[in-house]
Amino acid sequence: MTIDAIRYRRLGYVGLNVSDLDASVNFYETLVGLKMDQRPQSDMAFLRCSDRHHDVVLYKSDTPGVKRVGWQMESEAALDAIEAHLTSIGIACHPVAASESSELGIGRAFRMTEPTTGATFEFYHEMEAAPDAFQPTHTKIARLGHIVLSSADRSATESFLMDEMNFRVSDRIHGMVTFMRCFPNPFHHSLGVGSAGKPGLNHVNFMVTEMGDIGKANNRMKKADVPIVYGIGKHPPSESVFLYFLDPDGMTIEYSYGMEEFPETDPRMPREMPASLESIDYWEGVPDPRMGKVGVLEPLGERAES
Ligand SMILES: CC(C)C(=O)/C=C/C(C(=O)O)=C(/O)C(=O)O
Ligand SMILES: [Fe+2]
Repeated sequence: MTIDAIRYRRLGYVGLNVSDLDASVNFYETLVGLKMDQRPQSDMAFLRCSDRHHDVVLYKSDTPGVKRVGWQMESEAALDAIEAHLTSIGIACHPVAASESSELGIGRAFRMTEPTTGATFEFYHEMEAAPDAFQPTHTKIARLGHIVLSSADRSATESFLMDEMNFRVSDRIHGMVTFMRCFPNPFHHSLGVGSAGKPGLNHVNFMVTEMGDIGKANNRMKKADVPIVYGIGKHPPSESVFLYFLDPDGMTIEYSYGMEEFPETDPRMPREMPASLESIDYWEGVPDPRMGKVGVLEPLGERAES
């Protein structure tokens, strides 16, 4: 079997571990603009910026970071294809128990450990619809955009994602970061892989609909004493206008406006951009050292439920 049958719909959702669930729910609702429909247990909350069941799940934990990254596959056949391929190369695929997949509003799903970072990835095809349409508040969030993970061996992570998961490289900033799309999703990146001394979270991104969403957020975050750690700026790789700020645990969140989209066939070649500030921000801003520093990747336990 070739990996061509491994096809994605989108970055499905991000599960984040947070130390103070009430504070984080408040932050993600009132300052980021997500909607919480359900808090089915005292230690978890579902939030969304779409008409789907959730885009973010917050879990109470002593260790802030990424519990898991959910990938929505294009079809059941694509879900079968990635499970079969990963199994064939010796990666353990743990089915998600029916009780948990039902709570998550997804059908059949499995989890695995991405071997080069230790990140937990989940794969599913369907997610239930939310009870009603997402109504944006102060910010017209278009979608959960991407997650950037830090890797201690970026080229190994890139190779695993390309060769075993059928991701494609859109661009690289030399020695720093690789931007990858979950093929054939058109967006420049759904996943970024940054070089770092150890694996971790760099940031979670939400794409917004208007430039004004970025400008308004800049003032809203300042007024609420939320640390802004980069921006407003404009990224050369994807051409997006950005603002990065910290959540209550110090995890980095990005809003961005605009992003290059790739066709499924005959896409342009990836670029290798120089390792310099000009590759990061057309407007020559310098990131705050706190950017991308907080967020542990939770290992998958013996059972898929963990
Ligand atoms: C700050 C990093 C190194 C950078 O250049 C980011 C670029 C982009 C982009 O082009 O959109 C990101 O969103 C990202 O790294 O996540
Ligand atoms: Fe980003």
